[in-house]
Amino acid sequence: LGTATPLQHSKHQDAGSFDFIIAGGGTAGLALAARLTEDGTHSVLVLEAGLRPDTVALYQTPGADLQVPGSPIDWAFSTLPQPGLNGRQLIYNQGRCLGGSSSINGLAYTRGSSSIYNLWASLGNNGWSWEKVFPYFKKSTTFNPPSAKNVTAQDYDVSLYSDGPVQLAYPPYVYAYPGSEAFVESLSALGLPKVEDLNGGTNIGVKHEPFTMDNRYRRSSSYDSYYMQARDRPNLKVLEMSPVQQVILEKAGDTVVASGVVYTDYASGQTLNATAKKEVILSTGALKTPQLLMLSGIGPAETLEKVGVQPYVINENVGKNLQDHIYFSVIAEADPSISYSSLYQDYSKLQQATREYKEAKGPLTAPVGLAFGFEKISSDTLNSIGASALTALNRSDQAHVEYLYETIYYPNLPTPYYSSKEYNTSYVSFTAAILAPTSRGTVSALSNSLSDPPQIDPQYYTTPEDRALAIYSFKALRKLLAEFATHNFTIGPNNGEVAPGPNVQSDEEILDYIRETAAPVWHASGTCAMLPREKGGVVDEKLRLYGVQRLRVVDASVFPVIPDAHTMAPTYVVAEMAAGIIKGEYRS
Ligand SMILES: Cc1cc2nc3c(=O)[nH]c(=O)nc-3n(C[C@H](O)[C@H](O)[C@H](O)COP(=O)(O)OP(=O)(O)OC[C@H]3O[C@@H](n4cnc5c(N)ncnc54)[C@H](O)[C@@H]3O)c2cc1C
Repeated sequence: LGTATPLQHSKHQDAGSFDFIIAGGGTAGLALAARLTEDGTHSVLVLEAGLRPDTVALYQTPGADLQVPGSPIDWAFSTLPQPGLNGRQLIYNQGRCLGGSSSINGLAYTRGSSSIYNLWASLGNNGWSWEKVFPYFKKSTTFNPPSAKNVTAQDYDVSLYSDGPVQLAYPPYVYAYPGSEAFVESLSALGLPKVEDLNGGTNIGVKHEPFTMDNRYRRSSSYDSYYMQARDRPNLKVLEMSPVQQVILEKAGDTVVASGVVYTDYASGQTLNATAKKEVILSTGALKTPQLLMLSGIGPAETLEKVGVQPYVINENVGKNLQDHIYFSVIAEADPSISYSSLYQDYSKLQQATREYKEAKGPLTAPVGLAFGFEKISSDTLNSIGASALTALNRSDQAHVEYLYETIYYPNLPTPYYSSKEYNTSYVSFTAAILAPTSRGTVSALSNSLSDPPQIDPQYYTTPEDRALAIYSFKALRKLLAEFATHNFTIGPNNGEVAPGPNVQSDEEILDYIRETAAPVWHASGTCAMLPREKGGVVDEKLRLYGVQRLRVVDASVFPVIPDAHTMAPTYVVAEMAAGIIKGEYRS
């Protein structure tokens, strides 16, 4: 690289050199760092923009999972006004701390259908079929058996887990389980089977949710799991409050090479350079990674010109292909014995629950979402509801809708359908998420500063298929509520339904309710897709960036197609796969 042209920022003070520099100490970043440092041959620097998660002590408490978003360890982005949501802008939470979103999320652990990974492989990604990724799912997890089997649908198949860093468990909390059990029974009555385990590649059926928590019911994020096991290694350096501002690119003839990063050290107030002897790896998440690439000179020509960044590699695919799951609820008034509502209305109850939690007991051992069911809709039905594109898109062999049981009024947003809630009234929510969205959004840069948030435009419900699945699943939620009401836990007319209520009946009324109340499931992915470049790709099957040497992306950005599941486990699998690929390439 004798004739290299340094980027504009490369004159800052040098903070040292490392074999690998990982931007972002989140879910994937810390998992990858732990794997790359385990045999002692590579030195790794992790630069994380946020703080340690225990800055917000509640982050470890499963029952406080809705209190942590919005705290200082959340980026709390917002979307552009969404045409499919009657112009609403949504707050978009993302972890801003070590552990990233695994430190603030809902703890639900799901892998999805084998067919999704087989689809990834068939799209041009050799080595990513279910058969190939499954060992890495297994390697990353340990399942802690329930101490007492209080309820049904809390089984698991021991052969699907090993002794990996991420701890999985069911909560011991039985108080809310009569409602959760009734939900499981009600979904079974609607044709969804109770299954032993959803994590073996067949993602259809009903279960109590397994959560990423240890046997004391404390959150097991990538910080608590991978990082805690690796933190004393001399070859691992992890810096918090150190946002990466830019990847340093050098040009030698036609070749562009990543040689390090520019980052800000908030503690000292300095802007520093760090050098990567082997590679720079971006793990800043599906919303920040495309923005960081753009601000480094890699992205769509028009955006780079608009924000005034020197172009290094023009790739129109950066920031495209944004996919997400979105959900909405039918909400019912419920017997207080099965609801968490009173916990947040009566602070003496919350104090009592906090005391119990210190003994690993009580309601705070469980997140507010307790059980879920995954439905694969038949091709005939997909055709009849106007979602036939899903059969043509090779997405017929997967779960299309997820049903969730939440022990509160959820989502708790002011909307035209929000009726003010009376003190001492309790609620449960029946929630549906669309798992096979055909809408695609974008992420872009608004300015040439990473301090500005990315411009997020998910385009929810902008395709007929997404709207058809939404209306279908809303009607299923009402059937589910009617079945649930036979267990005598709901209060009042219409099976206890308080939102939207009986005035909403026609498809148009249902769609309007959904548009006014839907909230993201925060599964943003796909914005630097692992695909052939001509098919929309940003990275190849080894997660290497097209057009740049020594630069990879390892986070949820690379999913070519969003799995029919919550996205934390698939993100861990991307990190584990990346570690295997990278170690293989640099074996001495
Ligand atoms: C509120 C919420 C609830 C969720 N619930 C669930 C659930 O129950 N189950 C499930 O499976 N999934 C859930 N998810 C989704 C899942 O957590 C994410 O898909 C997954 O964790 C994404 O991992 P990642 O590594 O791609 O990004 P992240 O884990 O978000 O990591 C990105 C990291 O990069 C850091 N960063 C960003 N920019 C910079 C920069 N310039 N320099 C340095 N660092 C930077 C961030 O601070 C962050 O730590 C939820 C997500 C959220 C936000």
